[in-house]
Amino acid sequence: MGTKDDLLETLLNLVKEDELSLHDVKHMLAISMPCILLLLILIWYAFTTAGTDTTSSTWAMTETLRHLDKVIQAQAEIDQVLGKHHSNSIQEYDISKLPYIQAVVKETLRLHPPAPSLVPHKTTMDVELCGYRVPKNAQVWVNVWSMGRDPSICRLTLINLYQKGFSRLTLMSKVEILSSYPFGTGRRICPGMSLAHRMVHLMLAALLHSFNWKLVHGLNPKDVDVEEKFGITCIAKS
Ligand code: HEM
Repeated sequence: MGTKDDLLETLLNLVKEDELSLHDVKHMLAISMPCILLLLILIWYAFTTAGTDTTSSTWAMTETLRHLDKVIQAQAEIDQVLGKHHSNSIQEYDISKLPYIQAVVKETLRLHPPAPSLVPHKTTMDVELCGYRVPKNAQVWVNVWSMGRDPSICRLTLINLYQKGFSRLTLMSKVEILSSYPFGTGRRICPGMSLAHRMVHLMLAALLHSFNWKLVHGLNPKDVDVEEKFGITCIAKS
């Protein structure tokens, strides 16, 4: 074994020791390099996308601060689970006991999906969608931002189901489906969804539990700026 234990040196030493041929080494590198590259791209993507969790928690705080009674309600729920002591920190298993915080996160992702048009997809065949013909190879953007604000998609769907006598369980599962739209759907759905969910809940609950929140300089809650700057990701304008 050489002084440096890097991959190439180790392989060349194995060649010297007749454990491997140069042909074997070339073959192994040809296979492993694209895999390593793919892994690095995935890690880079995961880290840059993970930043959207911060965005979601920021939006959640901004939206709750516009309704201070909601901050009090959310804090009361957390106090009930963790106790009033600020040194008790929130754990993953506490999330299921915090339905109000879960609702705040769902509303935040509905109003401010971090990827407002998801990522572009391409059709693999001609399809008919709501009376429109979408040709094969067309680039498709899904506007989840407007889907989240369109009552005919969200609220009305639930009201219709409720009026038709659908069970509470069906309604709840519909809410779950609607609230997962910001993560895409189908086989390219965000693989970081459950991690992101946990991170946003934990961050939001920790912020609410650890600090008392109020608006400075007598700012009216209605004047809190929620204007968004659109792009591939959706961030606050100011
Ligand atoms: C609130 C946080 C997040 C949101 C809203 C979000 C949203 C999305 C969306 C919309 C897509 C594209 C889905 C599609 O093709 O239709 C996506 C893809 C992806 N996300 Fe996330 N994401 C979040 C957090 C994360 C985290 C924390 C990770 C990793 C740790 C992650 C990893 C990925 C990866 C690897 C893909 C590509 C999947 C593929 O193309 O097959 N995401 N995400």
